[in-house]
Amino acid sequence: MTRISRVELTPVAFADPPLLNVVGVHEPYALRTIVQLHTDDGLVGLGETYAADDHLERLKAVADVLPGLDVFDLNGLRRRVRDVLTAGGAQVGGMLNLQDPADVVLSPYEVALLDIQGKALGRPVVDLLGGAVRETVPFSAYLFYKWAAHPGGDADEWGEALDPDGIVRQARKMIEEYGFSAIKLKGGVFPPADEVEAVRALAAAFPGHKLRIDPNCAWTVDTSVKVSRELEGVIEYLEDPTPTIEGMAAVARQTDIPLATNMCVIAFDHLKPAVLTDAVQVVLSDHHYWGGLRRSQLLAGICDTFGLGLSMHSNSHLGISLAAMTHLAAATPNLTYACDTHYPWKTEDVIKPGVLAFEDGSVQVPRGPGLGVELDEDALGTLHQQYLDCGIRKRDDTTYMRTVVPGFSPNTARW
Ligand SMILES: O=C([O-])[C@@H](O)[C@@H](O)[C@H](O)[C@@H](O)C(=O)[O-]
Ligand SMILES: [Mg+2]
Repeated sequence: MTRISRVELTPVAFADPPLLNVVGVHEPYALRTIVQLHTDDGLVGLGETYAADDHLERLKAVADVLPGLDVFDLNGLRRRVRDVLTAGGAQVGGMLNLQDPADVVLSPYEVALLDIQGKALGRPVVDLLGGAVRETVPFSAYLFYKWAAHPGGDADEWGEALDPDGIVRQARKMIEEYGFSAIKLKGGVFPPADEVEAVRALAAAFPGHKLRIDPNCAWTVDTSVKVSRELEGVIEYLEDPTPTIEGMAAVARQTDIPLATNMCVIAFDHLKPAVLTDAVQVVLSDHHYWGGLRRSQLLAGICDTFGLGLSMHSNSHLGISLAAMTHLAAATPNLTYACDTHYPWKTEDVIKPGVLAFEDGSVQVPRGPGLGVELDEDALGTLHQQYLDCGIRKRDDTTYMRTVVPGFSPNTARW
């Protein structure tokens, strides 16, 4: 029986452009923790998760109780995680996301165990999740308002995007390079009328593309209803226009556009109130905080039962997570929206190149054993040193914004 012998947790920092959002601006580096589970017969499983200090401490606490675990005992993993942690609220994703820390800690270890299982069996993770219902997984172009450079830094390849023309220019570059056929605009940065103008400019420039906008709860209920009526027939869903399940339900009662969320339904106990009030019509899954790949499929089954659409959320991530997201989306029949990904925004990674490529906006499901990606030990060491040197120990878009715009406060429910 193959058992865990050793756990390695490596926090890393990777370069991140000055992407604007409702709570501020991305710092020069985004953080992730790379998980390596070693077995007594020489296999290594990979996982990827957040790297905020409190989360890292929880990961370490669980790492101490994993040696000896049978790599096929996923229920045993969940028991060990819950024995070590208590459920509760925690900020893990940069926005104020109150997720269950146990599910957030469970996820990278579950992904790593599935990677080992696949390597032991000679099968890709998608086969362990029920088999592929699609061989390629579509992703969406994730557009951001952004500065040309971080303060004092060199301009990046994307340049400035602070108006509709800049957003269309960014979209054109990203779609030419990746072939995306769906587009998501990250809003909550400028007054709604400006962001509606940007969405209309995207619709005019890319008439065949599916569009969505996500202001991360920057709007009131009334503004959300007004914008939804203006964008009727233009966008495929409106993501998190306003805070709370109650707020979204109030908007849903007054609009025909599907409402989507990754902010008010982010744990299993949020589903019942959301369904009872018809507050959302699309849930964005995210295995990083729904407890891993299999619990994400549990979420998919619940969404299917209650007629909720299913999409996929992204935070800034690296290739191990892209592989896991691709295997999950390939094996989940009702995950029919193009998935979010921040992947085009990064210039560094910890996996060897050549497996995860975007073609026509989609990623081919890796067919190698397990996740199908290989760790680049040198890159891991370089990005770990970058973590040590950069001094960032949790994501804080707001404080960083205040170094440029003193007195800045988040735009939540501002307009
Ligand atoms: O809410 C979302 O969909 C975002 O993906 C959010 O979780 C990110 O943290 C945010 O958009 C960002 O990357 O700036
Ligand atoms: Mg969102």
